[in-house]
Amino acid sequence: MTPEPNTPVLRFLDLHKSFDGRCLFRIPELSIHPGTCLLLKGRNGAGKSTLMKILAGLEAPDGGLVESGGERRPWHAARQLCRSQAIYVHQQPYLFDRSVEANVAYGLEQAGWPRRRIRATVGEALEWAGLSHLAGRNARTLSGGEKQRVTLTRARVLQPRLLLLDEPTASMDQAARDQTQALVRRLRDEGMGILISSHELQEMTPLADLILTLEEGRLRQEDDTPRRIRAVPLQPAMATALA
Ligand SMILES: Nc1ncnc2c1ncn2[C@@H]1O[C@H](COP(=O)(O)OP(=O)(O)OP(=O)(O)O)[C@@H](O)[C@H]1O
Repeated sequence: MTPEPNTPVLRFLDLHKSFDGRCLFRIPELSIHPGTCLLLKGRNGAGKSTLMKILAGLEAPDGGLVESGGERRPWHAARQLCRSQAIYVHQQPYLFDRSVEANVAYGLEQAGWPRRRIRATVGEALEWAGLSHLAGRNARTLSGGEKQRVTLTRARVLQPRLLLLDEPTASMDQAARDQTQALVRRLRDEGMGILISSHELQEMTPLADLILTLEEGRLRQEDDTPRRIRAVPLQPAMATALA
């Protein structure tokens, strides 16, 4: 079923996290909608990675609510839901010491898919990403840009509704950044909700429906947000991510 574009995939309310008694952030509301891309800025240590891991259900906040499908639950009760809907992609994604094909197939194998279906899905996905010629190569021998494309392809076959990308173009040359950006754009256009933390603002801004800054524990919307006019108009809830 195609998701209703005006309904957020997940909506987080009063999400807060402290370390050692210091408040890292408190976020009144953050909604991520299908087919939209949010760009998350913030200085080193502002809490971007921690926030993304919480959104993906990988790390626990001190408190917060998650709304999905009209139902609102405490984060802890919604953790599995977050995990099933979102994939967090680390700055330096871990790739197995196996072929590209095996890396992309891994999640599907874990999910118990039949072998023939896995082969067909992985083949289609590698073609989608322009990686078919590297299918048999050991993934660890690839360039940084190629590795990131394998990681995005590995995420795509699992069909998450949210993709959380932590510095996806760090330490890449221009060509690799362009290729990564092109794949992210296609994922967004296929309907995925995407949150990217990035210092490469020049590169990623054209993709962004909304630019957010995490600063001193607060999430605010940048004045220079591009506000690209899309088929799916921005909803007030999105723009209020951020008191
Ligand atoms: N498990 C932990 N225990 C204590 N402090 C932590 C823990 N995890 C993260 N922190 C601290 O929380 C702060 C935010 O870290 P985080 O990695 O989320 O920031 P970031 O914005 O992603 O930074 P960068 O841009 O450098 O990746 C840092 O000061 C970090 O040291």
